Amino acid sequence: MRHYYSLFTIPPVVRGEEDLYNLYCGSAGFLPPTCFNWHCPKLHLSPYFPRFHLSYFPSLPELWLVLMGTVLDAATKDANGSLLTDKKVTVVFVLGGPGSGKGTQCANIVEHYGYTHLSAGDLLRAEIKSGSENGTMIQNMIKEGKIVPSEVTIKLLQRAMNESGNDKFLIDGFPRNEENRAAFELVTGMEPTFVLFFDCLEEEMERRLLSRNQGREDDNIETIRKRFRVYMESSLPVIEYYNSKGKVRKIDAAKPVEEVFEAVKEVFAPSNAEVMHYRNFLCSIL
Ligand SMILES: Nc1ncnc2c1ncn2[C@@H]1O[C@H](COP(=O)(O)OP(=O)(O)O)[C@@H](O)[C@H]1O
Ligand SMILES: Nc1ccn([C@H]2C[C@H](O)[C@@H](COP(=O)(O)OP(=O)(O)O)O2)c(=O)n1
Repeated sequence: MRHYYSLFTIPPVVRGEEDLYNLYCGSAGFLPPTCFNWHCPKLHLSPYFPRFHLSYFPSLPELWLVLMGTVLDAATKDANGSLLTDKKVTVVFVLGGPGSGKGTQCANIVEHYGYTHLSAGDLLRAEIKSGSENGTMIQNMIKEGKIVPSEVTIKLLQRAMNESGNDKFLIDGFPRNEENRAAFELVTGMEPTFVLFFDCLEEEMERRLLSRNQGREDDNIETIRKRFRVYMESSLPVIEYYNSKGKVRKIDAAKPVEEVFEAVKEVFAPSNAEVMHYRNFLCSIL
């Protein structure tokens, strides 16, 4: 007797007791994708990296089952159909040190390329302002330059993505550590199309942060130094991880804003010369 099992990831957003979850599975390889739906009322599982094992498929002995989507939160299926899992979603992670210009360039990208900009830091600051139960914890962590637990940030990102109605996202300042990265992929089942990396020297970033003047509690020299340390120790390894997968598009962010944006444009809409280069390359190998 053969035993098959699949691993399912359940998103941490469990909205109320009456939720129904549709588990979308499919067959892989030689068989066309097939959809099997299980409706599982009231799953009471840990919101942190929950896993749900389906361990035996007696009626499907020849299928190697893989997860095609993740579990869908039926409560988010709103009238205007903004459910992300129904669409092909493009995610670009925007990474770089504090003050490297991520937010500044994201504003330009939004204007030119129709992305929705989601800044993890902005979402966390809005959560503090909203008076949520996590507010004090988030505020203390930001003041110390520390990284807020992934489940908090991911929940905010997921909510913002669902509410946006868009299917193209610039996720700015996330993932900031390995835990952020792994948790996002596990929970959402999404991987970035590419990672935009703003590379800038610490002295320049420090100068910019000290004159940012947005009234941010963490833009003081003591917290800035802590943020730089966290960036070096925790965020750079994430960039290295994506670099090893060929996904990093590195931009020299020490230049003036306009020049940096010229380089960004080359990533989002490669110039004709570059397109021709790739076309010629493809022709030569075909
Ligand atoms: N290329 C640049 N040259 C000089 N100043 C910049 C540049 N890009 C951004 N800034 C300024 O530096 C500060 C930090 O930029 P910001 O976009 O908020 O960085 P991040 O989102 O990476 O923390 C802001 O005051 C911004 O106006
Ligand atoms: N993924 C994230 C992003 C930001 N944070 C917290 C910790 C960061 O120091 C602050 C500020 O982040 P933000 O991206 O707004 O700003 P900087 O890039 O540091 O200038 O938010 C987090 O805990 N987890």
